[in-house]
This record gives sequence, structure tokens and C-alpha cells, in this order.
Amino acid sequence: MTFTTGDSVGFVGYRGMVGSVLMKRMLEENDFEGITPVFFSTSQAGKPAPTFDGALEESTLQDAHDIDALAKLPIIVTAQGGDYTKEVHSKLRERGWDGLWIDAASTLRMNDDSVIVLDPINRDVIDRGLDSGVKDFIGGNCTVSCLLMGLGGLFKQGLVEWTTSMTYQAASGGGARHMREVLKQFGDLSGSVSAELADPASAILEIDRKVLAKQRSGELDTTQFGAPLGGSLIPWIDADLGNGQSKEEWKADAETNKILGLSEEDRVIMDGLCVRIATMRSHSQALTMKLTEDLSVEEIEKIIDEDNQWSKVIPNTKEASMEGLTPVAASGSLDIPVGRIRKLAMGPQYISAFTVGDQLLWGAAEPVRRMLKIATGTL
Ligand SMILES: NC(=O)C1=CN([C@@H]2O[C@H](COP(=O)(O)OP(=O)(O)OC[C@H]3O[C@@H](n4cnc5c(N)ncnc54)[C@H](OP(=O)(O)O)[C@@H]3O)[C@@H](O)[C@H]2O)C=CC1
Ligand SMILES: N[C@@H](CC(=O)OP(=O)(O)O)C(=O)O
Repeated sequence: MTFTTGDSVGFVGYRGMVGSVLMKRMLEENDFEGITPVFFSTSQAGKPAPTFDGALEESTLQDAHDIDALAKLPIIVTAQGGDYTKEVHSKLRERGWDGLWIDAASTLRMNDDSVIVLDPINRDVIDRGLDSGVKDFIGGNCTVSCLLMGLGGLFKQGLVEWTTSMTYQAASGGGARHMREVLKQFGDLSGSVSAELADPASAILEIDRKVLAKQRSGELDTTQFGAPLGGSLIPWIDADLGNGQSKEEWKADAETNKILGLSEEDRVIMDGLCVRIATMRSHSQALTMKLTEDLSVEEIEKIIDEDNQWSKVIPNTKEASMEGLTPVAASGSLDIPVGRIRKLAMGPQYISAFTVGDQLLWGAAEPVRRMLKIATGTL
């Protein structure tokens, strides 16, 4: 089953958080031209499909579990989540569906017959995959994609021996409800000391005592994160692999090497700690890298800056870092700022770097959006 201009493309998960970002980007880039979108929902079948204020023709939402309807499509794009992928993808393949499955969820990422998509970094791997008949194209983990978009130049040129990343991951990585939860926690914490905050003469240690008491009281809603995040952090993301490593930490090495298409002997070693903090939608990472060569900082910055149009070197000064190297600066932008680049005391091949990326854009929706364009022959 191959796509020709005007053919139908199925969209599942279009109204979720990642799906909404995907739709917004597709509208901004006029990506619906040349395709006939068919929208699916697991809960709203039969209701009107979105027209995005008249940008698309009126249609009806299809049932996202209707395998017959899905199997008619040459391309399915899904941001519905891993459980949906687990349930539906195998049913489609078992009945012989040979269309392209483009997915934001992690379920199929490490399968031998899938490609992880991040085309500014691995267009060659994607093209080889398409040529050799790969049918499953999966977006990478958000921290991995954002890191490679920022520092891809060094990796592509084989200049990285190993990297350790300490992450500062936003609430949005958990989903929409997680973002609400952390904001509600901040509100409740602030509310618990509103009288003291209104009085500039009140003692800060009394405010601190009350805030801590509230955080420990069990009264904050922690349904999503399982622990208070407002005014705190959680040094664990995703499943416990039982060897001291979290699944999020494991993904860094596994996915980076797969994205880059590196063989066993060329592998880059990646490891670190993944930490959830109370930011909204941008993930940050503090990196220590051992390079294979003693490059000057200027050479390193040039390689990073020139790799792709979105990586942006931020000068290693306090002013520039505070202005351009924060989640507040990066959110809502496709740019990936990379700063704090300097040689470390460990030796001339050791550098630090700090990078930030909107994890709903390059971390989730954008690689998937661009893969659809590659699949439809428009990128
Ligand atoms: N959040 C993230 O940072 C990342 C997520 N992903 C992947 O994308 C998947 C989807 O994540 P995310 O978009 O955050 O999930 P959401 O929970 O926002 O959306 C998933 C689905 O929930 C259903 N839904 C139920 N109620 C609502 C509502 N009120 N508003 C919108 N949708 C609703 C929709 O399906 P329906 O129409 O069928 O009811 C929707 O498609 C994840 O499971 C993950 O696999 C990948 C990378 C990053
Ligand atoms: N695990 C990421 C978000 C995510 O969805 O990752 P993945 O696509 O690898 O499951 C986070 O919590 O920040």
C-alpha cells in the first residue's frame, strides 16, 4: 500500500496534548495540503471531526478501534499513547496491513523492524529504512530527541566518546493532568502562607516551616506524580529496571545509538540521572561529555551551531544564560539553545554543556510531523 497525493491519512490521538501540538504545527506549515485527513477517537466516534476553524472540510470521527477502517489507510499517525499502540498495531499487522505507522509512543521504538525518527539528525537512517521496506517510524524519547537536536553535530561527526546527562524534566512529560497537578500544588502551598506572604515583616523561617508541613501533610493532590513536586523534585522517571537504573535513563544510550544508526563498535556510551522538576513543558539537561579530540571551545560551538537550523549556541555568560538558556526561554520554540559550553578541569577532552528543549515540539510532535511529510514525499 503506497501513498499518492490526495490519499487518506489516519490521525489517532489528535486531541490529546501531543496530538494538539501536532495539529497546530501541521496547520502552521500547511501540511494538510495533499492529504485527506481521517480523524479517529477511542471515545468520540460519530461526533464531528475537527475542522480547525474551517481549515479542513467537515467530517465524522471514526472509531479508533475499527481495524477495518484503519486497514484501508496507507498511513496512520498516532499520538494516542502506548496502550493504544500495543492493542491496535499488532492486530493491523497480523491481518496483513502494510501501510506506514507513524507513532509518538515508545512501544515499538526498540523493535528491530522500526526506525526512530529525528530527520535533521538521521535522515539517512530514515531513507534507508523506507528503501528497505521498514513500515514503523517512531518518535524518540523527548530528552534524547532534544539532546540530539542541540548537540547532534558532535555526535554525527563521531566526536563524542561518552556523555553523561543529568536531566531536569518538565511536568508535561507525564501528560496534561501532571501539569495541572503541579500548578495546583503551587497554588495550595502559596495559599497555606498567604497571610504571611502579605506581611513583609513575617519571618521567612516560619513560612518555610508551614510550606514544608503542607508538603508533608498528605493534603496536596499527588495523584499523578505520587509525591509533591511543587517546591520539590522527584529523582526518578519511568519504570524501575531493577538494576538501579530508571527506564528513562536506559533510553538515553539505547535510543541515541539507534537514532544515529551506530554499529556495536562505534557505540557512544550514554548514561546519567533523570530528574523531574516543577517546570511546565521544556526539558533541560546538564551534560558532561568526553570528546574524542581536544577541540577548542570555538570549534565545538561552530560544529553545534552549524549542524541544523534549530541548534543555537548561547554564549557562556551569566546574562546570556539567564536570558536564553531556560525553560521559560525555550518553551513554544523549535530552537534548541545549547550553552554553558566550557572545558572541564578533568582534561582538555572533557566539556560541559547545558541544553533546553520544548519537549512537546522536538520532544514529541515535530519529528512525527516531519516523518509524515517524508512519507508523503513533501520533505
Ligand atoms: N506527554 C509527553 O510529553 C509525550 C507523550 N508521548 C506519547 O504521546 C502519548 C499521548 O500523550 P498526551 O498527548 O500527553 O496524552 P493525552 O492524555 O493528552 O491524550 C491522549 C488521549 O486522551 C483522550 N482524552 C480523554 N479526555 C481528553 C480531553 N479532555 N482532552 C483531550 N484528550 C482527551 C484522547 O483520546 P480519544 O479522543 O480517543 O478519547 C487523547 O487522544 C503518550 O501516551 C506517549 O505515548 C510521547 C512523547 C512525549
Ligand atoms: N518519559 C518522558 C515523556 C515520554 O513520553 O517519554 P517516552 O516517549 O519515551 O515514553 C517524561 O516523562 O518526561
